[in-house]
Amino acid sequence: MFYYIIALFVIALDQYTKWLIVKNFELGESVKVIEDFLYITSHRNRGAAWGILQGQMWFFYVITVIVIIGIIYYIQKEAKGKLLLGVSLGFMLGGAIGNFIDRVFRKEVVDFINTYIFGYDFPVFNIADSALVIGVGLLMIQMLLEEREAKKKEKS
Ligand SMILES: CCC[C@@H]1OC(=O)[C@@H](C)C[C@H](C)CCCCC(=O)CCC[C@@H](CC)/C=C/C=C(\COC)CC[C@@H](O)[C@@H](O)C[C@H](O)CNC1=O
Repeated sequence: MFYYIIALFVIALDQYTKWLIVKNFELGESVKVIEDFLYITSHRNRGAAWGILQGQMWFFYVITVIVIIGIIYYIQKEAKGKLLLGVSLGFMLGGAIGNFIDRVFRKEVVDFINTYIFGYDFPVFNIADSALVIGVGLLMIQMLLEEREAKKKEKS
């Protein structure tokens, strides 16, 4: 149950920040936060990461529903007592639903976090994307830890 609260928090923060951007920024308007590193730029994306598959909304609906069902199944079956796994799934669930809401109601995703990483203008993203990437990262750490545990057991 706790993991769904993480997802709800991610969704609330994601939708609130997107609402603020839509309300206060013209499309394309950019505000400097940290010179040459971080800007808030109002951006829309009809595709997925790096703008791939522009406009393929049905594909995104199908993929996202599969991702959401898979995560809920995993939370119910596997996350019992595994805090790191549950937290990673909660983040991913919140991120997937956050972008799904945009795709259903806006037919595009609102992005606003514009960073220049080592001078490379990284694609503008949002809280939902961040939650997804953090969730994927935590999941990988969880898998590595489990694998190491298994190896230790084999040795002992
Ligand atoms: C983060 C997944 C993207 C997110 O997937 C989702 O919604 C999921 C739930 C549904 C997708 C249809 C299915 C996954 C597609 C996989 C994918 O795309 C490869 C991902 C690689 C990833 C390594 C993990 C890099 C990261 C990139 C970015 C995020 O950096 C923080 C740049 C984001 C900007 O291009 C921004 O315009 C994107 C826009 O907000 C729409 N977002 C999505 O489609």
